[in-house]
Amino acid sequence: MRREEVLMEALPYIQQFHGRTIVIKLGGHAMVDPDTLENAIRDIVLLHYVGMKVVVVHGGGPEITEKMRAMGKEPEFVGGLRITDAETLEIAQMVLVGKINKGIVSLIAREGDRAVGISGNDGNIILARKISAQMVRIGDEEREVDLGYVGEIEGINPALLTTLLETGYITVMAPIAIDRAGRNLNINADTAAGEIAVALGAFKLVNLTDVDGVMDRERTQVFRRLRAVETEELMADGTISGGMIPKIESCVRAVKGGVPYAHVVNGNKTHSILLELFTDAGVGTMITE
Ligand SMILES: Nc1ncnc2c1ncn2[C@@H]1O[C@H](COP(=O)(O)OP(=O)(O)O)[C@@H](O)[C@H]1O
Ligand SMILES: CC(=O)N[C@@H](CCC(=O)OP(=O)(O)O)C(=O)O
Repeated sequence: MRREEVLMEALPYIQQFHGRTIVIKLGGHAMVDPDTLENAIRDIVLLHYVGMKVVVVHGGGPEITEKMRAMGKEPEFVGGLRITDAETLEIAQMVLVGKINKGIVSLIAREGDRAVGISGNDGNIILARKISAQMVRIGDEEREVDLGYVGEIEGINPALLTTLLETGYITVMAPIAIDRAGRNLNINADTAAGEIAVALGAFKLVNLTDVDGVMDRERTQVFRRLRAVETEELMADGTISGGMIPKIESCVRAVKGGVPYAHVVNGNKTHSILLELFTDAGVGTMITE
């Protein structure tokens, strides 16, 4: 394709996206390599410059795990959620809020744009309650496990976010929530991104991960388009498993909550956000209601 054709293919998308809100979930595995992270940041800055209101919700699971191990703690997960004791919450906050969040803000500044880094406890944006104990099978036995300082989302107060977006800032958000007593809770970043997208009435939710999209059982082909009901079938028959489950659940939550499009895209491939959003063929999986 000629270069001018590439640009012209993007025009209707640029027109359609102008003034709309997009929530981008940057997964921990898509941030391991500094060069790929920088590429994703460039795409994000471009989206902002073509007139989108951009919220970045980031994870950082792999780095929390690394810091825990360095401090002699072995991470444990139940249903994809990290068991979070008081010390783990402190580590998670140091990594997510102190390091990753501020790092992304600086990278955006380096690309010539302006960002504000906050976490879900600022302005009570993500109101959560401590999640109840979960039943876990250990050998032949079913046991109740308390996950500690892990939150389930009760509601979103988008006022601060809306103000920042209207003022022209890209908003970068760490997945730490607050409860009614003012305690901080650790929450899954995919879940946070889905709820934020719904509360903002976003036009798109994009989940950046380390695979090309939702793949078939043999992991040979990417589904280009899926309806929410089809993803539910793929979760029920085990085609979608592990870390992909919370991503797809948050996409389904988003599209059922009024977000027209949710995407799963490979953050490790150069400019995959732009190719997914501004070309007819796309590169990842698009989920609609
Ligand atoms: N149907 C599927 N298609 C693609 N990936 C899948 C599927 N089912 C499970 N996965 C797994 O989900 C992983 C993505 O989740 P995860 O590693 O938690 O990402 P992140 O750190 O970006 O949040 C993939 O690397 C893959 O191993
Ligand atoms: C409760 C819970 O599990 N919180 C996550 C928060 C970070 C996250 O979700 O990071 P990724 O998107 O990189 O997986 C955690 O502690 O790992």
